[in-house]
Amino acid sequence: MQLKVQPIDIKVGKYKVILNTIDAKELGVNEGDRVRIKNHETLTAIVDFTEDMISPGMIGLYHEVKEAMQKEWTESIEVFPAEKPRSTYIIKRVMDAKKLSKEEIEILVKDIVEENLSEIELAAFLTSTYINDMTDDETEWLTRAMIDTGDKLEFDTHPIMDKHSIGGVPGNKISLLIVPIVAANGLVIPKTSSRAITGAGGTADLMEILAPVEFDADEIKRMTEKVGGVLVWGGATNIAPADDKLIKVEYPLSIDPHCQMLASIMAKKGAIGADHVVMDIPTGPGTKIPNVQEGRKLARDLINLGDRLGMDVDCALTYGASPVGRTIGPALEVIEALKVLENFDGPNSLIEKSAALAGMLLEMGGVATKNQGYDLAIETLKNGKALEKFKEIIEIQGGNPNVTHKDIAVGEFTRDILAPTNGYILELDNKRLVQIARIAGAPNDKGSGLLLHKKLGEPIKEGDKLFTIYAEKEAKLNTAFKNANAKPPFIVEGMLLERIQSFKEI
Ligand SMILES: O=P(O)(O)OC[C@H]1O[C@H](OP(=O)(O)O)[C@H](O)[C@@H]1O
Ligand SMILES: O=c1cc[nH]c(=O)[nH]1
Repeated sequence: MQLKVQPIDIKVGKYKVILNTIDAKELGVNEGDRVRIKNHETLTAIVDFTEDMISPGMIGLYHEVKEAMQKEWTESIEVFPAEKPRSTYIIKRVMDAKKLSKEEIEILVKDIVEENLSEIELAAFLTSTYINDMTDDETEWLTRAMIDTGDKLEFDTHPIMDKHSIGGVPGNKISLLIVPIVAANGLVIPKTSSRAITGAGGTADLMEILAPVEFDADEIKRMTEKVGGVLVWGGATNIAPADDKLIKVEYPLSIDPHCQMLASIMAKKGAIGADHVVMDIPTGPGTKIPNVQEGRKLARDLINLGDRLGMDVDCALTYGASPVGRTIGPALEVIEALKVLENFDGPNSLIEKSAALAGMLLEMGGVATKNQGYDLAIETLKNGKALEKFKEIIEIQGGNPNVTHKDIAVGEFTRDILAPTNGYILELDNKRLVQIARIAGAPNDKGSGLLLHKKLGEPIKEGDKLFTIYAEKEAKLNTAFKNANAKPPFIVEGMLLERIQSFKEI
Protein backbone atom coordinates (compact mmCIF):
# COMPACT_ATOMS: atom_id res chain seq x y z
CA MET A 1 0.00 0.00 0.00
CA GLN A 2 1.34 3.44 -0.92
CA LEU A 3 0.81 6.02 1.87
CA LYS A 4 1.60 9.71 2.23
CA VAL A 5 4.08 10.52 4.97
CA GLN A 6 3.19 12.66 7.99
CA PRO A 7 6.14 13.23 10.40
CA ILE A 8 5.25 13.27 14.12
CA ASP A 9 8.04 14.80 16.14
CA ILE A 10 7.57 12.71 19.26
CA LYS A 11 10.35 10.42 20.52
CA VAL A 12 8.98 7.03 21.51
CA GLY A 13 12.30 5.21 21.93
CA LYS A 14 11.68 2.71 19.11
CA TYR A 15 10.71 2.44 15.46
CA LYS A 16 6.95 3.09 15.50
CA VAL A 17 4.40 4.32 12.98
CA ILE A 18 0.74 5.20 13.28
CA LEU A 19 -1.93 4.19 10.79
CA ASN A 20 -5.56 5.11 10.38
CA THR A 21 -7.71 2.10 11.35
CA ILE A 22 -9.21 1.95 7.84
CA ASP A 23 -5.77 1.49 6.20
CA ALA A 24 -4.67 -0.88 8.94
CA LYS A 25 -7.70 -3.05 8.28
CA GLU A 26 -6.99 -3.09 4.59
CA LEU A 27 -3.36 -4.00 5.19
CA GLY A 28 -4.49 -6.72 7.59
CA VAL A 29 -2.41 -5.56 10.54
CA ASN A 30 -3.39 -5.18 14.20
CA GLU A 31 -2.01 -2.85 16.84
CA GLY A 32 1.46 -4.06 17.89
CA ASP A 33 2.04 -5.90 14.56
CA ARG A 34 4.99 -4.92 12.34
CA VAL A 35 5.00 -3.23 8.96
CA ARG A 36 7.88 -2.91 6.56
CA ILE A 37 8.18 0.57 5.11
CA LYS A 38 10.10 1.30 2.02
CA ASN A 39 11.33 4.48 0.40
CA HIS A 40 14.88 3.89 -0.77
CA GLU A 41 15.77 1.84 2.29
CA THR A 42 13.63 -0.67 4.14
CA LEU A 43 12.81 -0.50 7.80
CA THR A 44 10.52 -2.49 10.10
CA ALA A 45 8.32 -0.62 12.57
CA ILE A 46 5.69 -1.36 15.23
CA VAL A 47 2.13 -0.24 14.37
CA ASP A 48 -0.11 2.04 16.45
CA PHE A 49 -3.70 2.84 15.40
CA THR A 50 -5.73 6.02 15.30
CA GLU A 51 -9.23 6.90 14.15
CA ASP A 52 -8.66 10.62 13.78
CA MET A 53 -5.06 11.71 14.32
CA ILE A 54 -3.95 10.41 10.91
CA SER A 55 -6.29 10.50 7.92
CA PRO A 56 -6.82 7.49 5.66
CA GLY A 57 -4.09 7.37 3.01
CA MET A 58 -1.47 8.79 5.40
CA ILE A 59 1.13 7.19 7.70
CA GLY A 60 2.45 8.96 10.81
CA LEU A 61 6.17 8.47 11.35
CA TYR A 62 7.38 8.96 14.90
CA HIS A 63 10.72 10.73 15.43
CA GLU A 64 12.97 7.63 15.28
CA VAL A 65 11.53 6.42 11.94
CA LYS A 66 11.61 9.95 10.56
CA GLU A 67 15.30 10.26 11.53
CA ALA A 68 16.15 6.88 9.99
CA MET A 69 14.51 7.88 6.71
CA GLN A 70 15.86 11.43 6.69
CA LYS A 71 18.76 10.62 4.37
CA GLU A 72 16.51 9.73 1.47
CA TRP A 73 13.29 11.53 2.28
CA THR A 74 10.24 10.86 0.08
CA GLU A 75 6.72 12.25 0.33
CA SER A 76 5.11 8.82 0.15
CA ILE A 77 6.24 5.32 1.01
CA GLU A 78 5.24 1.76 0.38
CA VAL A 79 3.95 -0.16 3.39
CA PHE A 80 3.69 -3.96 3.71
CA PRO A 81 2.71 -6.22 6.60
CA ALA A 82 5.84 -7.78 8.11
CA GLU A 83 6.63 -10.83 10.25
CA LYS A 84 7.06 -10.24 13.97
CA PRO A 85 10.70 -10.56 15.06
CA ARG A 86 11.79 -14.06 16.05
CA SER A 87 12.16 -12.80 19.62
CA THR A 88 8.40 -12.63 20.06
CA TYR A 89 8.26 -16.42 19.54
CA ILE A 90 11.21 -16.82 21.91
CA ILE A 91 9.32 -14.81 24.55
CA LYS A 92 6.34 -17.14 24.09
CA ARG A 93 8.69 -20.03 24.92
CA VAL A 94 9.70 -18.26 28.14
CA MET A 95 5.98 -17.83 28.96
CA ASP A 96 5.58 -21.57 28.49
CA ALA A 97 8.46 -22.18 30.95
CA LYS A 98 10.65 -23.63 28.16
CA LYS A 99 14.43 -23.35 28.48
CA LEU A 100 16.16 -21.13 25.94
CA SER A 101 19.32 -21.85 23.96
CA LYS A 102 22.33 -19.51 23.93
CA GLU A 103 21.44 -18.50 20.36
CA GLU A 104 17.83 -17.67 21.31
CA ILE A 105 19.01 -15.48 24.17
CA GLU A 106 21.46 -13.69 21.86
CA ILE A 107 18.66 -13.00 19.35
CA LEU A 108 16.40 -11.73 22.12
CA VAL A 109 19.00 -9.36 23.60
CA LYS A 110 19.93 -8.06 20.14
CA ASP A 111 16.26 -7.26 19.47
CA ILE A 112 15.97 -5.54 22.86
CA VAL A 113 19.02 -3.39 22.13
CA GLU A 114 17.83 -2.57 18.62
CA GLU A 115 14.40 -1.52 19.99
CA ASN A 116 12.62 -4.13 17.91
CA LEU A 117 10.28 -5.15 20.71
CA SER A 118 7.25 -3.28 22.04
CA GLU A 119 6.75 -2.49 25.74
CA ILE A 120 4.04 -5.17 25.85
CA GLU A 121 6.46 -7.80 24.54
CA LEU A 122 9.17 -6.68 26.95
CA ALA A 123 6.71 -6.71 29.85
CA ALA A 124 5.65 -10.23 28.86
CA PHE A 125 9.30 -11.34 28.82
CA LEU A 126 10.05 -9.79 32.21
CA THR A 127 6.87 -11.07 33.83
CA SER A 128 7.53 -14.57 32.50
CA THR A 129 11.05 -14.60 33.94
CA TYR A 130 9.59 -13.28 37.22
CA ILE A 131 7.35 -16.37 37.30
CA ASN A 132 9.70 -18.89 35.61
CA ASP A 133 13.28 -18.16 36.64
CA MET A 134 16.15 -18.91 34.23
CA THR A 135 18.75 -21.63 34.80
CA ASP A 136 22.37 -20.76 35.67
CA ASP A 137 23.36 -21.36 32.04
CA GLU A 138 20.59 -19.15 30.68
CA THR A 139 21.47 -16.39 33.17
CA GLU A 140 25.13 -16.56 32.15
CA TRP A 141 24.19 -16.37 28.43
CA LEU A 142 21.85 -13.46 29.16
CA THR A 143 24.63 -11.63 31.02
CA ARG A 144 27.20 -12.29 28.30
CA ALA A 145 24.76 -11.18 25.59
CA MET A 146 24.11 -7.98 27.53
CA ILE A 147 27.86 -7.33 27.79
CA ASP A 148 28.59 -8.19 24.15
CA THR A 149 25.87 -5.94 22.69
CA GLY A 150 27.49 -2.84 24.23
CA ASP A 151 30.75 -1.00 24.84
CA LYS A 152 33.41 -2.43 27.14
CA LEU A 153 35.97 -0.61 29.23
CA GLU A 154 39.56 -1.79 29.27
CA PHE A 155 41.88 -0.23 31.79
CA ASP A 156 45.67 -0.60 31.68
CA THR A 157 45.78 -0.63 35.46
CA HIS A 158 44.40 -3.35 37.78
CA PRO A 159 42.65 -4.26 39.99
CA ILE A 160 39.36 -2.65 38.98
CA MET A 161 37.00 -2.49 41.95
CA ASP A 162 33.23 -2.23 41.91
CA LYS A 163 30.25 -2.25 44.22
CA HIS A 164 26.59 -2.85 43.57
CA SER A 165 23.42 -3.06 45.59
CA ILE A 166 20.50 -5.22 44.58
CA GLY A 167 18.38 -2.34 45.96
CA GLY A 168 15.06 -2.77 47.71
CA VAL A 169 15.86 -0.89 50.91
CA PRO A 170 14.81 2.78 51.01
CA GLY A 171 17.43 5.46 51.62
CA ASN A 172 20.37 3.35 50.42
CA LYS A 173 22.67 6.26 49.55
CA ILE A 174 25.85 4.34 50.49
CA SER A 175 27.51 4.44 47.03
CA LEU A 176 28.00 8.19 47.52
CA LEU A 177 30.28 7.34 50.45
CA ILE A 178 31.79 4.05 49.30
CA VAL A 179 33.12 5.20 45.91
CA PRO A 180 35.10 8.16 47.32
CA ILE A 181 36.41 6.10 50.26
CA VAL A 182 37.71 3.40 47.91
CA ALA A 183 39.16 5.86 45.35
CA ALA A 184 40.74 7.95 48.13
CA ASN A 185 42.76 4.87 49.05
CA GLY A 186 44.27 4.59 45.59
CA LEU A 187 41.94 1.97 44.11
CA VAL A 188 40.11 2.35 40.80
CA ILE A 189 36.29 2.22 40.90
CA PRO A 190 34.34 3.21 37.74
CA LYS A 191 30.86 2.92 39.23
CA THR A 192 27.84 2.84 36.96
CA SER A 193 24.40 2.78 38.59
CA SER A 194 20.79 2.48 37.57
CA ARG A 195 18.12 4.94 38.41
CA ALA A 196 15.41 3.85 40.86
CA ILE A 197 13.90 0.48 40.00
CA THR A 198 11.58 -0.34 42.90
CA GLY A 199 12.70 2.56 45.10
CA ALA A 200 12.30 6.33 45.37
CA GLY A 201 15.85 7.25 44.35
CA GLY A 202 18.60 5.22 42.70
CA THR A 203 22.25 6.22 42.98
CA ALA A 204 22.17 7.83 39.51
CA ASP A 205 19.13 9.94 40.56
CA LEU A 206 21.05 11.11 43.64
CA MET A 207 24.37 11.83 41.97
CA GLU A 208 22.64 13.83 39.24
CA ILE A 209 21.90 16.51 41.85
CA LEU A 210 25.64 17.09 42.25
CA ALA A 211 26.94 16.61 38.71
CA PRO A 212 25.99 15.34 35.25
CA VAL A 213 25.79 11.52 35.16
CA GLU A 214 25.44 10.90 31.43
CA PHE A 215 28.72 9.90 29.78
CA ASP A 216 29.91 7.48 27.16
CA ALA A 217 32.37 4.66 27.82
CA ASP A 218 35.45 6.65 26.68
CA GLU A 219 34.57 9.55 28.96
CA ILE A 220 34.07 7.20 31.91
CA LYS A 221 37.49 5.68 31.27
CA ARG A 222 39.19 9.06 30.96
CA MET A 223 37.58 10.45 34.14
CA THR A 224 38.30 7.30 36.14
CA GLU A 225 41.93 7.31 35.06
CA LYS A 226 42.24 10.92 36.26
CA VAL A 227 40.58 10.75 39.69
CA GLY A 228 40.21 7.03 40.43
CA GLY A 229 36.42 6.85 40.41
CA VAL A 230 33.14 8.06 38.95
CA LEU A 231 29.44 7.77 39.81
CA VAL A 232 27.54 7.73 36.53
CA TRP A 233 24.24 6.51 35.11
CA GLY A 234 24.65 3.18 33.31
CA GLY A 235 21.59 3.93 31.15
CA ALA A 236 23.30 6.84 29.40
CA THR A 237 26.28 4.79 28.31
CA ASN A 238 26.32 2.13 25.71
CA ILE A 239 27.58 -0.21 28.46
CA ALA A 240 25.18 -3.19 28.66
CA PRO A 241 22.53 -1.14 26.79
CA ALA A 242 19.83 -3.80 27.17
CA ASP A 243 19.88 -3.20 30.91
CA ASP A 244 18.23 0.20 31.00
CA LYS A 245 15.68 -0.78 28.38
CA LEU A 246 14.56 -3.63 30.64
CA ILE A 247 14.69 -1.51 33.81
CA LYS A 248 12.37 1.06 32.17
CA VAL A 249 9.72 -1.65 31.88
CA GLU A 250 10.45 -3.10 35.34
CA TYR A 251 9.92 0.29 37.01
CA PRO A 252 6.15 0.63 36.35
CA LEU A 253 5.67 -3.04 37.17
CA SER A 254 7.77 -2.63 40.36
CA ILE A 255 9.38 -6.01 39.75
CA ASP A 256 13.02 -7.05 39.59
CA PRO A 257 13.04 -10.72 38.49
CA HIS A 258 15.85 -12.82 39.99
CA CYS A 259 17.63 -13.75 36.74
CA GLN A 260 17.24 -10.24 35.31
CA MET A 261 18.67 -8.75 38.47
CA LEU A 262 21.68 -11.07 38.31
CA ALA A 263 22.27 -10.32 34.63
CA SER A 264 21.62 -6.59 35.00
CA ILE A 265 24.13 -6.22 37.81
CA MET A 266 26.80 -8.59 36.55
CA ALA A 267 26.65 -7.32 32.94
CA LYS A 268 27.50 -3.83 34.20
CA LYS A 269 30.40 -5.27 36.22
CA GLY A 270 31.63 -7.47 33.36
CA ALA A 271 31.51 -4.64 30.82
CA ILE A 272 33.71 -2.36 32.91
CA GLY A 273 36.21 -5.20 33.44
CA ALA A 274 35.75 -5.44 37.23
CA ASP A 275 38.18 -7.74 39.04
CA HIS A 276 36.74 -7.50 42.57
CA VAL A 277 33.12 -6.72 43.36
CA VAL A 278 31.21 -6.26 46.61
CA MET A 279 27.51 -6.92 46.44
CA ASP A 280 25.09 -5.39 48.91
CA ILE A 281 22.09 -7.66 49.58
CA PRO A 282 19.63 -5.80 51.83
CA THR A 283 17.67 -8.47 53.65
CA GLY A 284 14.49 -8.37 55.71
CA PRO A 285 10.75 -7.81 55.50
CA GLY A 286 9.71 -5.32 52.83
CA THR A 287 12.94 -5.77 50.82
CA LYS A 288 13.60 -7.86 47.70
CA ILE A 289 15.09 -10.59 49.95
CA PRO A 290 12.77 -11.44 52.85
CA ASN A 291 15.15 -13.54 54.98
CA VAL A 292 18.76 -14.60 55.47
CA GLN A 293 18.25 -18.01 53.79
CA GLU A 294 17.09 -16.31 50.59
CA GLY A 295 19.93 -13.81 50.93
CA ARG A 296 22.51 -16.59 51.13
CA LYS A 297 20.99 -18.26 48.09
CA LEU A 298 21.22 -15.03 46.07
CA ALA A 299 24.79 -14.51 47.32
CA ARG A 300 25.72 -17.99 46.04
CA ASP A 301 24.11 -17.21 42.67
CA LEU A 302 26.01 -13.91 42.37
CA ILE A 303 29.31 -15.51 43.39
CA ASN A 304 28.71 -18.39 40.98
CA LEU A 305 27.88 -16.04 38.09
CA GLY A 306 30.94 -13.92 38.95
CA ASP A 307 33.05 -17.07 38.82
CA ARG A 308 31.68 -18.01 35.40
CA LEU A 309 32.56 -14.50 34.17
CA GLY A 310 36.00 -14.40 35.81
CA MET A 311 35.18 -11.94 38.61
CA ASP A 312 35.85 -12.21 42.31
CA VAL A 313 32.55 -11.41 44.06
CA ASP A 314 32.01 -11.01 47.82
CA CYS A 315 28.50 -10.48 49.12
CA ALA A 316 27.30 -8.58 52.16
CA LEU A 317 23.92 -9.53 53.59
CA THR A 318 22.86 -6.24 55.13
CA TYR A 319 20.07 -5.22 57.48
CA GLY A 320 17.15 -4.08 55.35
CA ALA A 321 14.12 -4.21 57.65
CA SER A 322 14.15 -0.43 57.91
CA PRO A 323 15.58 2.38 55.79
CA VAL A 324 19.28 3.24 55.68
CA GLY A 325 19.67 6.54 57.51
CA ARG A 326 16.67 8.81 57.97
CA THR A 327 16.04 10.15 54.47
CA ILE A 328 14.29 8.78 51.37
CA GLY A 329 14.30 10.64 48.02
CA PRO A 330 17.16 12.16 46.00
CA ALA A 331 17.84 15.62 47.53
CA LEU A 332 17.22 14.56 51.13
CA GLU A 333 19.51 11.56 50.68
CA VAL A 334 22.28 13.66 49.13
CA ILE A 335 22.14 16.05 52.10
CA GLU A 336 22.47 13.15 54.52
CA ALA A 337 25.43 11.66 52.62
CA LEU A 338 27.20 15.03 52.33
CA LYS A 339 26.86 15.66 56.06
CA VAL A 340 28.70 12.42 56.77
CA LEU A 341 31.45 13.32 54.30
CA GLU A 342 31.72 16.91 55.55
CA ASN A 343 31.52 16.44 59.33
CA PHE A 344 31.25 12.72 60.04
CA ASP A 345 27.76 13.64 61.16
CA GLY A 346 24.99 11.18 60.38
CA PRO A 347 23.00 8.12 61.37
CA ASN A 348 24.90 5.07 62.51
CA SER A 349 23.11 2.82 60.01
CA LEU A 350 24.49 4.88 57.12
CA ILE A 351 28.05 5.27 58.42
CA GLU A 352 28.39 1.67 59.58
CA LYS A 353 26.97 0.14 56.40
CA SER A 354 29.07 2.32 54.09
CA ALA A 355 32.27 1.68 56.05
CA ALA A 356 31.62 -2.06 56.23
CA LEU A 357 31.20 -2.42 52.46
CA ALA A 358 33.98 0.03 51.61
CA GLY A 359 36.18 -1.89 54.07
CA MET A 360 35.52 -5.16 52.22
CA LEU A 361 36.65 -3.52 48.97
CA LEU A 362 39.76 -2.05 50.61
CA GLU A 363 40.69 -5.55 51.80
CA MET A 364 39.89 -7.21 48.45
CA GLY A 365 41.95 -4.56 46.64
CA GLY A 366 44.92 -5.19 48.94
CA VAL A 367 45.15 -1.72 50.53
CA ALA A 368 43.94 -2.91 53.94
CA THR A 369 44.91 -6.11 55.71
CA LYS A 370 42.26 -8.64 56.71
CA ASN A 371 39.75 -7.18 59.18
CA GLN A 372 41.34 -3.70 58.94
CA GLY A 373 39.22 -2.42 56.06
CA TYR A 374 36.38 -1.06 58.21
CA ASP A 375 38.76 1.01 60.37
CA LEU A 376 40.53 2.38 57.30
CA ALA A 377 37.16 3.32 55.77
CA ILE A 378 36.11 5.17 58.95
CA GLU A 379 39.48 6.90 59.06
CA THR A 380 39.09 8.00 55.42
CA LEU A 381 35.73 9.57 56.31
CA LYS A 382 37.03 11.23 59.48
CA ASN A 383 40.23 12.69 58.02
CA GLY A 384 38.33 14.34 55.14
CA LYS A 385 40.07 12.33 52.39
CA ALA A 386 36.76 10.84 51.23
CA LEU A 387 35.24 14.32 50.97
CA GLU A 388 38.28 15.58 49.06
CA LYS A 389 37.98 12.66 46.63
CA PHE A 390 34.23 13.16 46.26
CA LYS A 391 34.85 16.79 45.30
CA GLU A 392 37.31 15.62 42.62
CA ILE A 393 34.70 13.20 41.29
CA ILE A 394 32.01 15.90 41.26
CA GLU A 395 34.36 18.29 39.47
CA ILE A 396 35.54 15.87 36.81
CA GLN A 397 31.90 15.03 36.03
CA GLY A 398 31.19 18.73 35.55
CA GLY A 399 29.58 19.64 38.90
CA ASN A 400 30.53 22.27 41.46
CA PRO A 401 33.20 20.82 43.78
CA ASN A 402 32.51 23.45 46.43
CA VAL A 403 28.93 22.34 46.94
CA THR A 404 27.94 21.65 50.57
CA HIS A 405 24.86 20.03 52.06
CA LYS A 406 23.45 23.54 52.68
CA ASP A 407 23.24 24.18 48.91
CA ILE A 408 20.94 21.26 48.16
CA ALA A 409 17.35 22.36 47.59
CA VAL A 410 14.53 20.24 48.99
CA GLY A 411 10.82 20.49 48.12
CA GLU A 412 9.25 23.68 49.49
CA PHE A 413 5.97 21.98 50.48
CA THR A 414 6.07 19.88 53.65
CA ARG A 415 3.66 18.15 56.01
CA ASP A 416 4.30 16.16 59.15
CA ILE A 417 2.78 12.82 60.02
CA LEU A 418 2.26 12.63 63.79
CA ALA A 419 2.18 9.74 66.25
CA PRO A 420 -1.41 8.77 67.09
CA THR A 421 -0.49 7.52 70.58
CA ASN A 422 2.37 7.09 73.08
CA GLY A 423 4.43 3.98 72.49
CA TYR A 424 7.18 2.45 70.38
CA ILE A 425 7.59 2.10 66.62
CA LEU A 426 6.78 -1.56 66.20
CA GLU A 427 6.68 -1.69 62.41
CA LEU A 428 8.15 0.43 59.68
CA ASP A 429 6.95 -0.66 56.26
CA ASN A 430 9.67 -0.11 53.63
CA LYS A 431 7.32 -0.59 50.69
CA ARG A 432 4.76 1.90 52.03
CA LEU A 433 7.49 4.46 52.72
CA VAL A 434 8.64 4.17 49.11
CA GLN A 435 5.06 4.42 47.83
CA ILE A 436 4.47 7.63 49.80
CA ALA A 437 7.77 9.14 48.63
CA ARG A 438 6.89 8.26 45.03
CA ILE A 439 3.42 9.80 45.36
CA ALA A 440 5.13 12.94 46.69
CA GLY A 441 7.11 13.03 43.43
CA ALA A 442 10.39 11.14 44.04
CA PRO A 443 12.57 10.23 42.23
CA ASN A 444 11.74 12.54 39.29
CA ASP A 445 11.01 15.56 41.50
CA LYS A 446 14.42 15.51 43.12
CA GLY A 447 13.39 17.58 46.16
CA SER A 448 10.54 15.23 47.10
CA GLY A 449 10.81 12.50 49.69
CA LEU A 450 10.60 11.65 53.36
CA LEU A 451 12.57 12.64 56.45
CA LEU A 452 12.09 10.08 59.22
CA HIS A 453 12.15 11.50 62.75
CA LYS A 454 11.74 8.08 64.36
CA LYS A 455 12.87 4.60 63.37
CA LEU A 456 12.04 1.02 64.31
CA GLY A 457 12.05 0.36 68.07
CA GLU A 458 12.28 4.02 69.09
CA PRO A 459 9.93 5.44 71.75
CA ILE A 460 7.50 8.15 70.72
CA LYS A 461 4.87 10.37 72.38
CA GLU A 462 1.40 11.11 71.03
CA GLY A 463 1.60 14.12 68.68
CA ASP A 464 5.37 13.79 68.06
CA LYS A 465 6.52 13.92 64.43
CA LEU A 466 6.92 10.45 62.91
CA PHE A 467 8.10 11.74 59.55
CA THR A 468 7.91 14.76 57.27
CA ILE A 469 6.83 14.54 53.65
CA TYR A 470 8.62 16.90 51.26
CA ALA A 471 7.26 17.70 47.80
CA GLU A 472 8.01 20.11 45.01
CA LYS A 473 4.33 20.39 44.10
CA GLU A 474 1.53 21.11 46.56
CA ALA A 475 -0.96 18.78 44.90
CA LYS A 476 1.46 15.85 45.13
CA LEU A 477 2.13 16.68 48.79
CA ASN A 478 -1.59 16.61 49.60
CA THR A 479 -2.09 13.28 47.83
CA ALA A 480 0.92 11.78 49.62
CA PHE A 481 -0.31 13.13 52.97
CA LYS A 482 -3.77 11.62 52.46
CA ASN A 483 -2.25 8.33 51.38
CA ALA A 484 0.07 8.22 54.41
CA ASN A 485 -2.80 8.85 56.81
CA ALA A 486 -5.13 6.38 55.12
CA LYS A 487 -2.65 3.54 55.57
CA PRO A 488 0.22 4.59 57.85
CA PRO A 489 3.61 2.99 57.14
CA PHE A 490 4.26 2.81 60.91
CA ILE A 491 2.63 0.88 63.70
CA VAL A 492 2.96 2.63 67.05
CA GLU A 493 2.00 0.53 70.05
CA GLY A 494 2.38 0.87 73.79
CA MET A 495 4.28 -1.84 75.60
CA LEU A 496 1.00 -3.60 76.28
CA LEU A 497 0.19 -4.94 72.84
CA GLU A 498 -3.02 -6.78 73.51
CA ARG A 499 -4.98 -7.97 76.55
CA ILE A 500 -6.32 -11.50 76.24
CA GLN A 501 -8.72 -12.28 79.05
CA SER A 502 -9.25 -15.61 80.77
CA PHE A 503 -12.64 -17.17 80.20
CA LYS A 504 -15.00 -15.87 82.89
CA GLU A 505 -18.69 -16.31 83.47
CA ILE A 506 -20.27 -12.94 83.98
O1 LIG B 1 15.28 1.19 43.23
P1 LIG B 1 15.82 -0.08 43.85
O2 LIG B 1 15.13 -1.32 43.34
O3 LIG B 1 15.83 0.00 45.35
O4 LIG B 1 17.37 -0.26 43.48
C1 LIG B 1 18.04 0.38 42.50
C2 LIG B 1 19.35 0.92 42.97
O5 LIG B 1 20.20 -0.08 43.48
C3 LIG B 1 21.45 -0.06 42.85
O6 LIG B 1 22.28 0.80 43.57
P2 LIG B 1 23.88 1.06 43.36
O7 LIG B 1 24.13 1.37 41.94
O8 LIG B 1 24.63 -0.15 43.82
O9 LIG B 1 24.21 2.23 44.26
C4 LIG B 1 21.06 0.41 41.48
O10 LIG B 1 22.11 0.83 40.68
C5 LIG B 1 20.05 1.49 41.78
O11 LIG B 1 20.62 2.72 42.06
O1 LIG C 1 21.42 -2.48 38.83
C1 LIG C 1 20.50 -3.15 39.27
C2 LIG C 1 20.19 -3.20 40.65
C3 LIG C 1 19.16 -3.98 41.07
N1 LIG C 1 18.46 -4.68 40.16
C4 LIG C 1 18.74 -4.62 38.84
O2 LIG C 1 18.06 -5.25 38.02
N2 LIG C 1 19.77 -3.87 38.43
